[in-house]
Amino acid sequence: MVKKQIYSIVNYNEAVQTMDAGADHIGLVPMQTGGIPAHRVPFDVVDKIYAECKRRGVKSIAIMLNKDVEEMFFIIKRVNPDIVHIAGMDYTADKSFADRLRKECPGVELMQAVLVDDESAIERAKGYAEYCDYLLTDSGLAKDTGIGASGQTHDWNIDRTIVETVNIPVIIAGGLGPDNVEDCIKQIKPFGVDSLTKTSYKFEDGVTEKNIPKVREFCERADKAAKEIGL
Ligand SMILES: O=C(O)c1ccccc1NCC(=O)[C@H](O)[C@H](O)COP(=O)(O)O
Repeated sequence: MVKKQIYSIVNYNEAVQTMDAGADHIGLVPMQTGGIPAHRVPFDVVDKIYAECKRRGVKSIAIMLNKDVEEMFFIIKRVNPDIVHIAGMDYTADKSFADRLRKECPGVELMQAVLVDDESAIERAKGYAEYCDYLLTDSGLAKDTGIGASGQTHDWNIDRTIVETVNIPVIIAGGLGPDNVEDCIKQIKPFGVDSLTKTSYKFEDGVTEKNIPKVREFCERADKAAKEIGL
């Protein structure tokens, strides 16, 4: 069994179709500033999407791409996700953030993105694993956003070592789509796989929309690979 995590959902209908297509985790941007403007989701829409996730037992994820901890806590308390995902350029969750999250937002789990640029990612991952609930290994460091949404893969040997070293679930991200998700799962044997760019349409005005047939193919291929290796 492998979890399929799909970003970046921007409206309710897309969320429903993405879950129908097989997603186990739904990720979105609840911030009203920063990040990729076209990915921001208003709070009332986040509420509707997360209620649907809860009804179906799908995990709801809120990504934080900023560095203002007070703003993050305001948003986390407002939208109450299952998992908060820290991927900002200038902020990494530390032990005090994790302790505060457990105290002020009981039940919300913590996922820290790990930039896989070179082998130093392994030591960083080991450090984060001491207080996080999940790691998300990812590529790129986009200007004004943070780790991720690059559409680029990285050296999966590093991810494999991270998966074999830490004792918390690891989700692999970075350039994954229907074309390479099977290889990724067979090489790394992760807890989960994530996709944004290769399962989305991107229009000239910057607006994005999930490509539902691609989401379905991604999920089906991921399940097939996991089954073949007995994951
Ligand atoms: O969803 C966003 O708008 C976003 C913006 C900046 C960084 C990450 C973002 N999304 C979350 C993710 O972690 C992506 O799903 C992940 O980076 C994979 O992206 P891709 O390589 O495009 O599949």
